[in-house]
Amino acid sequence: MALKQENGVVPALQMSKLTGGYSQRRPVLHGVSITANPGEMVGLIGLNGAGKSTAIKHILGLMAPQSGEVRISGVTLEENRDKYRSSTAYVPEQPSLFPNLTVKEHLQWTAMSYNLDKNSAIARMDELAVTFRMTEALNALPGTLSKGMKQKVMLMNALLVSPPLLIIDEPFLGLDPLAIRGLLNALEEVRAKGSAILLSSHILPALERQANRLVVLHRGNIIAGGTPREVKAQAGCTNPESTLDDAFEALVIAAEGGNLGG
Ligand SMILES: Nc1ncnc2c1ncn2[C@@H]1O[C@H](COP(=O)(O)OP(=O)(O)OP(=O)(O)O)[C@@H](O)[C@H]1O
Repeated sequence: MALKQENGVVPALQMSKLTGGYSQRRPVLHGVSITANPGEMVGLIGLNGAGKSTAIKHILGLMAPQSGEVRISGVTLEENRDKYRSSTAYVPEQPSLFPNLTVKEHLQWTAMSYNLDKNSAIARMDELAVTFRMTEALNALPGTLSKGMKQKVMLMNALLVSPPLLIIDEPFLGLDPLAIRGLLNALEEVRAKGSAILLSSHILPALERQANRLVVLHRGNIIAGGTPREVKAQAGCTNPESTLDDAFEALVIAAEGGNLGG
């Protein structure tokens, strides 16, 4: 069964009232709902320990909810495991690559695993190599790459697939300024082609510029959500000069009852 919204669009991601975590007695997430529609970038923000990675683990089907559910492209993992899994690509914060495969072989492996058309995959690989200035590194093994270059390989693999839902955990750390710009352009491109992107990051100015909607998590609860402008309004930041950083701080202070003691 595919869940449809009123306008007939099936959300790429629909997490509904999800409660879950690492122990039954003390759930990390409390009734969290997150929707990402095709062509939409949703920014997931929150302090360290707010529950962002835990939410992502639930979306990836690595953890089972205590209540609520996650649908990807309209199906739960139980309903259609293949569709659920093939509709998602995930880029973790820490790159994990096969030590004996070159950059190009990683991309070829991904293209094969996702059954991508060979010719368009080759063209896309070349484009991505240019975007991330990795053309000269295509034949390199991961052991010879810098941290940022490894991260680029992970991103290139996910962007090669451009599935309905792209989940990216803190992509900006370790990338040089040109790579950040290249990544944002590449994300904009896949978004425009209809993929939904869930991007978890502490780099709020990038999300403020790029995300269509934001979800602010605090202690496993959603304390604000909507467009960057709406989130600022919810935080009471009415000054046009206010940034998302200002709004985030105000929201967290309010959620902590005015005290950010730690
Ligand atoms: N494997 C685990 N077992 C038990 N508790 C965990 C585990 N991983 C995380 N937690 C707890 O779950 C809560 C949420 O952690 P989570 O990693 O989801 O936060 P986060 O928002 O991703 O933080 P960060 O910004 O630091 O990555 C924290 O209280 C954390 O201690």
